[in-house]
Amino acid sequence: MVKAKIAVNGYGTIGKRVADAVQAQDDMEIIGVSKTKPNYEAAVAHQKGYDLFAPASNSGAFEKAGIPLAGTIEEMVEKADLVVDCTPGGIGEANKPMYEKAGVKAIWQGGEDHELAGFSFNAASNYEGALGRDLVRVVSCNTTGLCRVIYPIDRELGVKKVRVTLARRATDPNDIKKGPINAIVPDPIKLPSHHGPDIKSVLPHINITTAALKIPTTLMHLHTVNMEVNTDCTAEDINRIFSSQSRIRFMSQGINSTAEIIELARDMGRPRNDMWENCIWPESITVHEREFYFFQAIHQESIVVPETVDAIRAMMELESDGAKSIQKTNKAIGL
Ligand SMILES: NC(=O)C1=CN([C@@H]2O[C@H](COP(=O)(O)OP(=O)(O)OC[C@H]3O[C@@H](n4cnc5c(N)ncnc54)[C@H](OP(=O)(O)O)[C@@H]3O)[C@@H](O)[C@H]2O)C=CC1
Ligand SMILES: O=C(OP(=O)(O)O)[C@H](O)COP(=O)(O)O
Repeated sequence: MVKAKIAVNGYGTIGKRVADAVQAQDDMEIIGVSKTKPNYEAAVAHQKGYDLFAPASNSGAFEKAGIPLAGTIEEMVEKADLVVDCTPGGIGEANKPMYEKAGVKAIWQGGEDHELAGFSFNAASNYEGALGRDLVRVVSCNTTGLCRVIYPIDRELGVKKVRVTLARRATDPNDIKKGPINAIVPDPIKLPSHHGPDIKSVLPHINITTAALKIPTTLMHLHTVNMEVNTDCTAEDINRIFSSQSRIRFMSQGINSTAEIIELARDMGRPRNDMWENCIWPESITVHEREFYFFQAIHQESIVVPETVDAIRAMMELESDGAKSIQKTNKAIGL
């Protein structure tokens, strides 16, 4: 089988995970990854066997650091069928003309606006809509986690209203530049947070608003989700619907915090402690009339990674059935 040629522009928190997940599939392969700085991440990418590309103006720095380059970012893009842009939020927009000039398909992550790609993706919610598309945005980690729970509930019970409060991890574990250290920060103060409108970019008919707070932790986000539905239901019904979703995992056996979830991922031998699934506490599912609540934790560094693989498969038309793609992606990465 000829594999789809995938480039990762921006080998950071998301990019390095996307590269490994793509490489684990049998219908796509990584032809290159990019960095701007010749630091430890660039050295490890080279050690792993990835061809490394950088802006032409930075090639001297890589040479000085003894990290070999395979070429410039433009040259990497020319070799690819599809580029996954994992540059920091707001940077990826400037790369669109480069992708258009090279005639390659492109995926952006949730730090970019919906309008840049014109299609926002979540595998369970709208896989088929991405079939054959040239430009797609995979929605952000929190938005992905919310789509994964709202879509199946809407399909089975009809969602009337969703209200969510998100406690957002302040920054990623490797990031030493950002805070907060001793504060809780409304993020943003002006409501709603971007997540509600972003859900509507995937599921336009859902009545949803969201509020988010940044808290001094790096491990995971935590959501308090409140949904009103159109159909009578019990906690067992909600439990059954969530159980049918392969990217939802129930937390039990003494797991009462995000710290223990990450320890579970370590104990399971997951790469980089990644927890690709929404982590829901079934005990928290509480129904009153047609309204219910629950808690879920979201591992921000990894949740969008299987979704990105599915987006590639849809855009390259390697699989027309979303459920089959989800199954294939999960199996290859060990989910
Ligand atoms: N981190 C998270 O929790 C999540 C992030 N996202 C989204 O994913 C995207 C990427 O975020 P994240 O992985 O955290 O970002 P990181 O800062 O961890 O990584 C960004 C990468 O892009 C590279 N880079 C920076 N500038 C350029 C450039 N001009 N051209 C090419 N490469 C560049 C950096 O390389 P170098 O260091 O060499 O400069 C780095 O490897 C954003 O849209 C973000 O919103 C989505 C879900 C979760
Ligand atoms: O996609 C994310 O969060 P989001 O879903 O709240 O936008 C990631 O955790 C990145 O968030 P950041 O913009 O705080 O680095």
